[in-house]
Amino acid sequence: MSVFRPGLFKGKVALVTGGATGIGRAITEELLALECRVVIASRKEERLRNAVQEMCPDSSTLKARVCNIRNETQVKDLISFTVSEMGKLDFLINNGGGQFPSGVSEMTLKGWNAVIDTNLNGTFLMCQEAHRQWMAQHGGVIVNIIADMFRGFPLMAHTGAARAAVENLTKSLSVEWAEDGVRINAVAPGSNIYSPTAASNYGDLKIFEHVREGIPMKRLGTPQEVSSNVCFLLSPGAAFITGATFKVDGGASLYSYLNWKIGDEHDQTFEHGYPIKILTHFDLLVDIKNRRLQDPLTSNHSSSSSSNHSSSNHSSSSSSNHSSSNHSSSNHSSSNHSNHSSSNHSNHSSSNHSSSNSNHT
Ligand SMILES: CCCCCCCCC/C=C/C(=O)SCCNC(=O)CCNC(=O)[C@H](O)C(C)(C)COP(=O)(O)OP(=O)(O)OC[C@H]1O[C@@H](n2cnc3c(N)ncnc32)[C@H](O)[C@@H]1OP(=O)(O)O
Ligand SMILES: NC(=O)C1=CN([C@@H]2O[C@H](COP(=O)(O)OP(=O)(O)OC[C@H]3O[C@@H](n4cnc5c(N)ncnc54)[C@H](OP(=O)(O)O)[C@@H]3O)[C@@H](O)[C@H]2O)C=CC1
Repeated sequence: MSVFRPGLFKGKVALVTGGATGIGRAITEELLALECRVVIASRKEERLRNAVQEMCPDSSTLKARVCNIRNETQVKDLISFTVSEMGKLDFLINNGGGQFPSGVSEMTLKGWNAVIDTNLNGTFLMCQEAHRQWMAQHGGVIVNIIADMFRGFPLMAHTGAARAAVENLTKSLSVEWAEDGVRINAVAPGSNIYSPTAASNYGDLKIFEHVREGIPMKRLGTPQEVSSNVCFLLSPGAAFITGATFKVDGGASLYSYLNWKIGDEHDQTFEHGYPIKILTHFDLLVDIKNRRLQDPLTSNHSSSSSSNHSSSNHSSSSSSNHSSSNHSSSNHSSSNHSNHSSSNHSNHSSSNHSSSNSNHT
């Protein structure tokens, strides 16, 4: 399904990172509907294989390749695979990426590096290699998916820094590669584009229920609403647009609170004069002492997106007198960090996201 005319991208070849899930999948489906041939790439082979079967089992139209965009060798392989198997590379959509919620104080350097490496270095490698192997000679269009980090991104500072850098990289490349016939733009989804896979990355935190209030349109966005913007930028309708960033956020970047609340005294729990818990504007509880985020909407208050990599931090903070802090920390299996396995993804879809699901329409 697409609002664009049938056959718009006939004869074109696109490469979509993260094309098996969420926003990347919606982009892939719309490109296929417009008769583009597509290569999707990401880390998880089974995810890719299933997506191909579901979207288009015809391997001359849709192919998949395992690639971690953080790995230079795999990126080189992905671009050469696309050019040799599909014969060309007209469109590159750098959509694959992500992060975990954490305050900077609680973040390890390894975690910071993982997010910078994925979102900034991965995008750099993909752009560079697409240009070297194809677009320098033949032109092309690149779209970088970033995020709503325009006023900073508290609790997601690593991704905020990386996406701001990608926006700036987009501007630089729009000038450096203009004479090669390359256009490059960025699309910034609001923190409000619901898909089951996006939601499952946050474990028990019902992120997509919390953000709704900050959206002027009072509903969540859909991956398809990001995709149509991407297809516009790939199309001749955007022939004179390069180096630009388009927000797809229902106006949230103009209206919503940042998710960090500088609390009044009653919002915080202090120990020896130092805040150990802070309520965010989403009413998520940042438990600084125990390096965890808690969600009062979750009946089992054991959700701990930012801390589960460190089991030593999992003791409950019995010293706290905050009403929401009276939790046990027994069940950490549903954490974001452990969510990297696909089994956990399905756990979350079934247990926690039924209400998110109903909310997004
Ligand atoms: C609330 C406000 C909302 C604010 C509002 C937010 C609204 C949400 C809007 C949606 C935005 C989206 O992007 S939705 C789409 C999100 N999708 C994704 O995030 C999918 C891709 N993400 C990932 O794969 C991971 O998050 C990412 C960290 C980038 C890569 O993981 P990897 O396991 O490959 O990384 P590695 O190199 O092994 O390093 C892992 C290290 O990262 C750190 N780390 C990883 N997960 C961690 C975690 N949950 N908590 C702490 N630290 C963690 C640890 O230091 C790990 O080291 P060890 O301890 O030694 O293991
Ligand atoms: N949903 C939202 O509200 C927002 C999303 N975004 C961004 O939009 C993009 C798509 O997210 P969305 O569809 O919502 O969520 P998903 O979690 O469904 O998509 C993330 C995709 O990125 C792939 N990916 C992650 N890391 C890598 C890597 N190192 N190499 C290759 N592929 C990778 C994943 O596949 P695999 O696990 O197989 O590698 C997955 O397909 C992401 O960059 C996300 O951060 C930005 C702002 C808001």
